[in-house]
Amino acid sequence: MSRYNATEDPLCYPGSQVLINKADLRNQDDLDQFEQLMFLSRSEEPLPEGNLDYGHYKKIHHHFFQDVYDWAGHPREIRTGKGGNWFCYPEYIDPEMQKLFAQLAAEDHLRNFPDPDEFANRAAHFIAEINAVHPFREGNGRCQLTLLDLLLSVSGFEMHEDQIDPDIFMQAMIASFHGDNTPLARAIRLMMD
Ligand SMILES: Nc1ncnc2c1ncn2[C@@H]1O[C@H](COP(=O)(O)OP(=O)(O)OP(=O)(O)O)[C@@H](O)[C@H]1O
Repeated sequence: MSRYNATEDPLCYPGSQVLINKADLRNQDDLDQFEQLMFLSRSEEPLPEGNLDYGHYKKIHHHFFQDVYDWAGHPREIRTGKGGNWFCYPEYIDPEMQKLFAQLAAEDHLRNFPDPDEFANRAAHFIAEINAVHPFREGNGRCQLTLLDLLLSVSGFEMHEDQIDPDIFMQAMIASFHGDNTPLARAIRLMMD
């Protein structure tokens, strides 16, 4: 939930960077707490069914954030970035996500990579690319980890999120944005042990 750089944003309360939300919370800390609480409570429920395609990914986002934002499950419409790294222009989000999920399907959702090291390398590629597109205004990290968990489980691996330090993971994500997927692959591999 680190803050976004965003161009002027109609999704925020006027004059603030707080996203308009269903609880009408105008304070960022209150919203962060509410959002995480709702996310955790929806995480207790089964995930929406789907074919691990882009539609499924949007349904997962909707599932987690439906209690907080009207736009849950919908791609963002403004340009956003984090730490000076600007994500995909909104007009290219849908085609880029369709392309990535088509590639993922062509690789049988990584079932083609029974070797854990190879799986981790390939998963890092997809997670890095999805992060660079960053389809949602908020909630991307949590959806990325959920997708990773689903990909691991269809290939018969387990995800041990506690094996990874959040700061190391964040640094790995940032490195991946700059084209180096090695730390991310290493982090994913660690989660598989
Ligand atoms: N400077 C950066 N460059 C590239 N990616 C970044 C940067 N900072 C954070 N990220 C990635 O963006 C994602 C977080 O996006 P977002 O804030 O939309 O998700 P979230 O689920 O709301 O937050 P979090 O993942 O922190 O719980 C994470 O995968 C994170 O690693």
